[in-house]
Formats: sequence, C-alpha cells, structure tokens
Amino acid sequence: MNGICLIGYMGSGKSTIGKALSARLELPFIDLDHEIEKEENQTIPEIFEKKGEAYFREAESWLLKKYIAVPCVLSTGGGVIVDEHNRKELLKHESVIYLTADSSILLERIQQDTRTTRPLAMEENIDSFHRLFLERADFYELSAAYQVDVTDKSIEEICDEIIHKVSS
Ligand SMILES: Nc1ncnc2c1ncn2[C@@H]1O[C@H](COP(=O)(O)OP(=O)(O)O)[C@@H](O)[C@H]1O
Ligand SMILES: O=C(O)C1=C[C@@H](OP(=O)(O)O)[C@@H](O)[C@H](O)C1
Ligand SMILES: [Mg+2]
Repeated sequence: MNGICLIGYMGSGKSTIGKALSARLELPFIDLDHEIEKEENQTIPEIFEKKGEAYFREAESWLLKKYIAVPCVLSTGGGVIVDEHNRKELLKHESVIYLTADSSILLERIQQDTRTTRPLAMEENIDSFHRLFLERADFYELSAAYQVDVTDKSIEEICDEIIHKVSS
C-alpha cells in the first residue's frame, strides 16, 4: 500500500477519517494543516491573519510536494486543489479519495466543530462558503481516483468503504 490521500471541502472529515484510517491501515498519519502549523509555530487563523492566505497557500503547496510520495494517510486542507501545480501533484498519487457531501451538511458539521477554526468558514463568510464549494467542485473530481459520499455514515463505515475501494 503506497498510502492514501484525502481531499474534499471543509468539514468533509478529512482530518477525522485520515486519523482513523491510519490506525486501521497501520500507516503514519500526516495532516497537512497540522504540518503547516508546526512549521510556522502558529495556528491557521493566525497565519491567515498575520501573513495572509497567499503565504498559507505557498506553505501548503510546499508541504504537499514533500509528503505526496510518502507512504502514509495524508489529509489535505480543503483548498489544496485550487492551485494547478497541486492538482498535478495529486494526479501522480494512485489513491486520492474525494470525500463528498452537500455544502449545507458540511456547514452544519463545521458549526458544531469547536476544535478547529476555519478562516474561510466564519459567520461573515457563509455566502462565500457555498460559492467556494461550487467553484471548487470540479477540481476535487478531477484530482481524485475515487469518491466516497460521507453523508449519514459513521467514521468506521467510511473507512471500510475507502479500504474496499483502494483494495479492489
Ligand atoms: N462522518 C461523519 N459524521 C458526522 N460528523 C463527522 C463525520 N466526519 C467528520 N465529522 C465531524 O465534522 C467536523 C469536521 O471534521 P474534520 O475531520 O475536521 O473535517 P475536515 O478535515 O475535512 O475539515 C468534526 O467535528 C468531525 O467530528
Ligand atoms: O478550504 C480551505 O481553503 C481551507 C481548509 C482548511 O482545512 P480543512 O478542509 O481540513 O478544514 C484549512 O486548510 C484552511 O482553513 C483553508
Ligand atoms: Mg482538516
């Protein structure tokens, strides 16, 4: 197994499922957002605020290149597919999984998630949250080998489905 890379919109469960999947598959778990926070010694909202989104995107691209070929479960941030070079990197990977759900469901999950603050999903950005979802949808599809709908499924069920897809 060369590893699995998870992509999808904010709230689709990339970080949660990535962690569970890594335990199931006995592969290291790497969450790109956490790697950026460690590199910068700042949280993502702090990086957005102090250095700007463009700086965050550069760090994200650099770390994607670093980890894409590592045998691990790699959870990306929702915006990784916006950059064309990043999409090319993702296409080199044989097991990129796109976690899908309607943006209204994802918004609900994010609003209940007290652990992570997402600068692009703050109360004042709700309209752009749905617009961004539509803008990005094709890029997720184009970048992934498989899609898994995460609506009304437990983490275990989603892990089962991913493992089944990449093994068959
Ligand atoms: N299948 C699921 N069903 C219900 N809640 C979920 C599911 N997957 C993730 N969540 C919850 O949704 C929120 C966002 O999950 P997270 O893994 O941080 O998503 P992402 O990394 O894609 O932004 C968290 O509070 C998490 O517990
Ligand atoms: O979609 C995006 O542009 C972002 C998604 C976030 O990750 P999650 O998708 O894990 O929430 C994080 O990388 C940052 O807040 C930007
Ligand atoms: Mg995440």
